Amino acid sequence: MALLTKLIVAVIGLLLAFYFYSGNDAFDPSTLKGKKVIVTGASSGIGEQMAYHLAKMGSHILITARTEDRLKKVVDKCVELGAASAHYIPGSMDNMTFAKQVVHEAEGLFGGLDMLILNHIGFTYFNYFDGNVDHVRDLLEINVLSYATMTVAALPMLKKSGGNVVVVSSFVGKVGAPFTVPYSTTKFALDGFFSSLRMEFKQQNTNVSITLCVISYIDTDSAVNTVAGVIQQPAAPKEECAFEIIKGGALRQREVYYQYQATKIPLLLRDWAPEFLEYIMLKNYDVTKLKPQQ
Ligand SMILES: NC(=O)C1=CN([C@@H]2O[C@H](COP(=O)(O)OP(=O)(O)OC[C@H]3O[C@@H](n4cnc5c(N)ncnc54)[C@H](OP(=O)(O)O)[C@@H]3O)[C@@H](O)[C@H]2O)C=CC1
Ligand SMILES: C[C@H](CCC(=O)O)[C@H]1CC[C@H]2[C@@H]3C(=O)C[C@@H]4C[C@H](O)CC[C@]4(C)[C@H]3CC[C@]12C
Repeated sequence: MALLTKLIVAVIGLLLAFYFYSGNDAFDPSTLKGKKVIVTGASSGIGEQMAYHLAKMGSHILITARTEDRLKKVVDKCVELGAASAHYIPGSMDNMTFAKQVVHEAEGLFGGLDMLILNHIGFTYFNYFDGNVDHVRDLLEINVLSYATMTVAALPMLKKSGGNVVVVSSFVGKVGAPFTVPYSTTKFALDGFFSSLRMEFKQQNTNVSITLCVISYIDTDSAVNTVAGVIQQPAAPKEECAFEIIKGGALRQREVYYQYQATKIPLLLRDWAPEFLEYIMLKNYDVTKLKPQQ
């Protein structure tokens, strides 16, 4: 009998945990109509797809990346898809003056900001760590410090609108993985910065949500070209991933896990059975397919 009671309590506990952690799925895309949104790293990949979703939802969009001709094409398509307005500003996020300039551009164009989607990443290699700490420092500038700089610059506008900061991280921002030493370092740093800031916002009743997105392997050209052959798992679709990121931000979720089974489930092992998790992950790699470092 005692065992049965324990079992029932455990099942109820699991059901409650599932209910509270599975997130609120009642997302109405029309809530983004007329909203003012910045998307960084939107000339390709997941960022480009986020711009298209937001355009279909009728948002005002400002996108940025380095490659002007690609940005122009994305903006043209956003207008076709129904964006309330679409603009771009080209530049590199290794320059913090440029990072601030993007936010000020949004202020000039829109007179405010509802959502800041931080998505860009600098180029890195996918191979054994080569010992170059300067590259780690450079990548921290692009992947982390520009995120912090833009958030600080955007906070006055986001406080006024009760808006959202959406941070695109990775599974390897929660768990270490081979061939991603500099990249993984930067994604872990995002968790430290934004998860701590989120708690300070709660203490101070700051009505700005922070959503950290923990993403698995996605079928963007850059990721597939980099890891194809080495990683023995299929890539998830970038269109769906982009939608889930926007949805999580709009619903003010603290974290988004996409794909759920490739991120949240393995993460349950991280603190309780780390060596087992490492064993499963390492079985996923074919090191004979590693490309020489560029
Ligand atoms: N694809 C995947 O498997 C996964 C991706 N993610 C995350 O998703 C996000 C998007 O990744 P994904 O779409 O694959 O990447 P892409 O390589 O397709 O896009 C990266 C974007 O960043 C821009 N960018 C590159 N360097 C700079 C720079 N110095 N300054 C400003 N912008 C720059 C690129 O444009 P340009 O070159 O024109 O500047 C591009 O728009 C990233 O945060 C990544 O960490 C997380 C987990 C898995
Ligand atoms: C293989 C990893 C998942 C491990 C597992 O066992 O599930 C992938 C999870 C996230 C991927 C990386 C990522 O975050 C994006 C990077 C983008 C770069 O431009 C190139 C590739 C990535 C390093 C990519 C590689 C596969 C993952 C590590």
